[in-house]
Amino acid sequence: MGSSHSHYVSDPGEFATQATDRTDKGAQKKRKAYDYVIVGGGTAGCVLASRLSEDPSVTVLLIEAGTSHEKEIFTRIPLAFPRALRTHIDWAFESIPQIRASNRSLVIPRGKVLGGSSAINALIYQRCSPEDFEQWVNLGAAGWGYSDIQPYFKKAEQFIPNPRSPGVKADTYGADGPLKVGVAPEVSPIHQVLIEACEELGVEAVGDLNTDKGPLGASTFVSITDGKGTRNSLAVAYLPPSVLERPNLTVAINTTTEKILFEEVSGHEPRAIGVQVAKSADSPKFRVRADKEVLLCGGTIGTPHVLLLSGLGPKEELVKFDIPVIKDLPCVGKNYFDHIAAGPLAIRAKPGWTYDYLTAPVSGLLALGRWLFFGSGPMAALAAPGAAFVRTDDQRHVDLFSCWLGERVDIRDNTAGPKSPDLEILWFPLITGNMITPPPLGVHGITMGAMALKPESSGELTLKTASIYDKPLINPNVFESDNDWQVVARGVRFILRLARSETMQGILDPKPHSTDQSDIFWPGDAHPDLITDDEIRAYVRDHCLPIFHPTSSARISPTLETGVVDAQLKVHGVKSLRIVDASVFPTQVSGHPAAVVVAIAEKAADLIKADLSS
Ligand SMILES: Cc1cc2nc3c(=O)[nH]c(=O)nc-3n(C[C@H](O)[C@H](O)[C@H](O)COP(=O)(O)OP(=O)(O)OC[C@H]3O[C@@H](n4cnc5c(N)ncnc54)[C@H](O)[C@@H]3O)c2cc1C
Repeated sequence: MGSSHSHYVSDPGEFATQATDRTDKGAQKKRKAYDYVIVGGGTAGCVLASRLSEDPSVTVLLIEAGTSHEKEIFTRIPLAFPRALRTHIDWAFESIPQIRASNRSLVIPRGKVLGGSSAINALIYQRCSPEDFEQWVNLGAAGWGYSDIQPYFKKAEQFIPNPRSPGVKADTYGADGPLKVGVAPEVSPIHQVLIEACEELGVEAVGDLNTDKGPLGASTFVSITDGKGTRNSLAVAYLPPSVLERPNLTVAINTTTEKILFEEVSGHEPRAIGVQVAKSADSPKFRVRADKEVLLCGGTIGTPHVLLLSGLGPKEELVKFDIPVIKDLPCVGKNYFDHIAAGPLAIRAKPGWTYDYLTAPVSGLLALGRWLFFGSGPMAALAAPGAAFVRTDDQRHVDLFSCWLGERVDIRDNTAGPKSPDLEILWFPLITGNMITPPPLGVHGITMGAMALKPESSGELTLKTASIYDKPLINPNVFESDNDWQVVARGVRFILRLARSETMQGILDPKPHSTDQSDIFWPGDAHPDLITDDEIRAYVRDHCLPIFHPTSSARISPTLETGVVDAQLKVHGVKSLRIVDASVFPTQVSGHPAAVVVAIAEKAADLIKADLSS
């Protein structure tokens, strides 16, 4: 599996020049140099490094703060992804206390490893809704419509068929790309029954969520697994030994980019000319030149953090931290959107239907052995094998969502169009707890999530200090808009009805009605027609969590008053600097975003290559 560590460099002296006090042209010229310097070896960064180094006449340096993925076992086992959270390969960010979430700080994991968040995520591969991209164009992102981006999904993909999922058709997908995608070889037995329960409630079962028709309906997820039960992170897919061996590509790990360096000539726009890196806060600083472009791929949190510390951001904030202003860019760190979920809803199940038995050490070890030797068994399954995507204004589902014990409130439609959902009902075939703290032993159940896909609430990222080594302040501003709460509350009632559907009888085992809010099966044990809005609200306040999909903190928009990059992903008012990652989404998408990040990076590589040849 993979290549040896010798493919990576981790001593900055090998690819950069130790910093001196001199900043003149002579000093700059003496620096080690590459044509393209890519900051962040995550989902997008791996794609760019691989595609740009296809041209042997250019040199590429990829700089990743985290380690290599190769020895990180939890980046490989699909079901075990939560084990990677809160380890050395997770930045483990937290929000500032959220007033509408009982003043809790909410966890925000992000991959700190080659492959980035694609190495620690839940492996769901979703192209989201074609209408999402039309909405992007309407917001001013010319050239990012569905017909522009769809070929790049296909370019990235290498479809792995699974005969047990005939609804997922090979011709929907690309065949020759680096990224292996397909339905995971193992799917938990309760998953198919949940789809049938959705059908009983009137939600159509669909063969595949990734077709041009859009994602409405209930289905099995396509995943980023390789057909042998292993995660195909973007580092595995795009940086195999054959790519790492290219003489024009250098991949640096365990190295933090502290800031971007600029050349300022009066009367001209500042030009990015390289970056400053270090191993840690106390170790020597090194500088490396970028002769063509600096490409920032630090993700929705890392990217605005580096921009602000480099002097690109709202002037008043930079001045507060004594950071010299290179360009006043008011939208850096703003428009931070994440999907928000009600909180994990545990529904009691009869033993034998779920994966909870794996928490017993012997069963867990046996399953691990099966995965190691055969690539099969529960460890090869996705933790979240499927979901239902619905619209809360769908008149066919009105009775499912509500009981109107309280005042009836209509939901504003923020979807990208009539074929796009605003609510996802997601299921896990075991008790997950909050994914960070393990659940109690000996309980059997499934965990369900109700996620608002097009939240109105947006937040911001600001500096805590002027050092890259201090985490920024992240305020997702959850439930600032009550509309978002209305969406997840409907999702909670939907879940309670699903748990009591005829199809689930004999499998799930909720009580007829309970008000015991101290039980881990609250509110799963509550009856959908008896639980009050106030009770749901209290539960959501205490348990809601953003679902690890932040976007848009450096978004594409035609002007610097409304966004950070133009439609070519070039930073407004600055030369030789592009951003390529989830931070450029003009707005949130109505599904899981990793596939979209990959397609953006594929298209960005073509934009950069086209600029070079013009
Ligand atoms: C736990 C979890 C579960 C998820 N589940 C799913 C899912 O199932 N499906 C899905 O579609 N999406 C999922 N997501 C979201 C998805 O993985 C991300 O949206 C996507 O991977 C983001 O890609 P990116 O390139 O923007 O950022 P990342 O992949 O996070 O890459 C950013 C990289 O930049 C590096 N970096 C940052 N700052 C610096 C610096 N100063 N110097 C050097 N390097 C730096 C980071 O270490 C990282 O490697 C999940 C995310 C998480 C965390």
